[in-house]
Amino acid sequence: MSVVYDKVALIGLGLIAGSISLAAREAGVAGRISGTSRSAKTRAAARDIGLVDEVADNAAGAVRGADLVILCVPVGAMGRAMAEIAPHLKPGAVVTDVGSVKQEVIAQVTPHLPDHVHFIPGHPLAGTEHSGPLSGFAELFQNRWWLLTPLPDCDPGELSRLRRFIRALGANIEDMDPAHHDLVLAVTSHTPHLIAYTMVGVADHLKRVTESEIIKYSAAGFRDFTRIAASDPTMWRDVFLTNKDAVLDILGRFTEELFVLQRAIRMGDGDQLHDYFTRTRAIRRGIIEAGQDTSAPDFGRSVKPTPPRSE
Ligand SMILES: NC(=O)c1ccc[n+]([C@@H]2O[C@H](COP(=O)([O-])OP(=O)(O)OC[C@H]3O[C@@H](n4cnc5c(N)ncnc54)[C@H](O)[C@@H]3O)[C@@H](O)[C@H]2O)c1
Ligand SMILES: O=C(O)C(=O)C[C@]1(C(=O)O)C=C[C@@H](O)C=C1
Repeated sequence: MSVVYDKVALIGLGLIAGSISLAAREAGVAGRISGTSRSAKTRAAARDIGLVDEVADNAAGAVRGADLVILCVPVGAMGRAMAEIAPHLKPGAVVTDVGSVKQEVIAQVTPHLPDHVHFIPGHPLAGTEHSGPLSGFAELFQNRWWLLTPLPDCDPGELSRLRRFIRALGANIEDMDPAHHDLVLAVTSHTPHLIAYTMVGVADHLKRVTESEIIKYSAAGFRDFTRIAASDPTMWRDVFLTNKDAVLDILGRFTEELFVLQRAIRMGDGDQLHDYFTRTRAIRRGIIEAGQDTSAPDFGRSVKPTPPRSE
């Protein structure tokens, strides 16, 4: 593949930035990749493993002369990151982001955008419970969705160039309205994470009664919850604080369904439970038939040791 951007700058050097760098390098779509992170320890770790071509000590140094800048920090830090890089951006540069929530990122970033810069918000639907510069891997985006939520005044030429870059990382691209994105992700990602956090929290409370049995006898279902509940606390705090309305809406619907099932169990209504589980099984089968399941066998995780948190 030929170079799409001569210089790409990554702001934040964690799981997503690291995976973008490794995938872009493999695909040969970036002439040069620079990056920076606010913590010296993260920058040193990224330097040690050669995660990018150049680790800059600050955002200004990283974005100097960059044609594409990708904001890879937690959602709540996007506005500050944009304000920091704004005065140093090359005229005509494209800025995108990978934040898990879109309306709030757009609200935070756009006030700081210089007139001569294109902003195209985005979100790769790919990740793991790991974080930090040692957790990235080049295959992360293979056959995964990467949603773009272009703004009304988006330059079509810059949009198709960004698409070319993202496709080269292995992802499939779809455009979406930002509000719709936030609602869809509240159902498919944010609320499920909250449920996993809660379930593991319940087990944690119970362990005073059961001592270590919960860990010792943890069955596959609970282990899956613990993987999700091991996800980065800063990232997920920001997701819930910034996609509040959609998550509260879905959580309300979830609670109603839970009461329905609770009642069916109390009343011994086996038919209702059986019908319900039959419908949910069909959803899982639909996902597999659509070729969307990359979780089995433990895609990308079995080959990676659990990396330490960098900060
Ligand atoms: N992890 C996932 O599964 C996943 C998937 C898709 C999108 N995302 C989104 O990608 C972004 C990055 O996530 P990640 O998983 O790579 O996280 P990460 O924790 O691995 O990396 C985050 C990086 O941002 C830096 N950082 C943290 N707090 C900061 C702050 N307040 N100001 C400036 N820099 C800060 C860290 O030093 C680190 O370099 C987030 O917006 C997240 O919502 C994550
Ligand atoms: O596989 C995981 O560990 C993830 O949680 C990844 C996941 C998801 O919910 O699917 C998490 C957050 C994102 O914004 C995108 C992807």
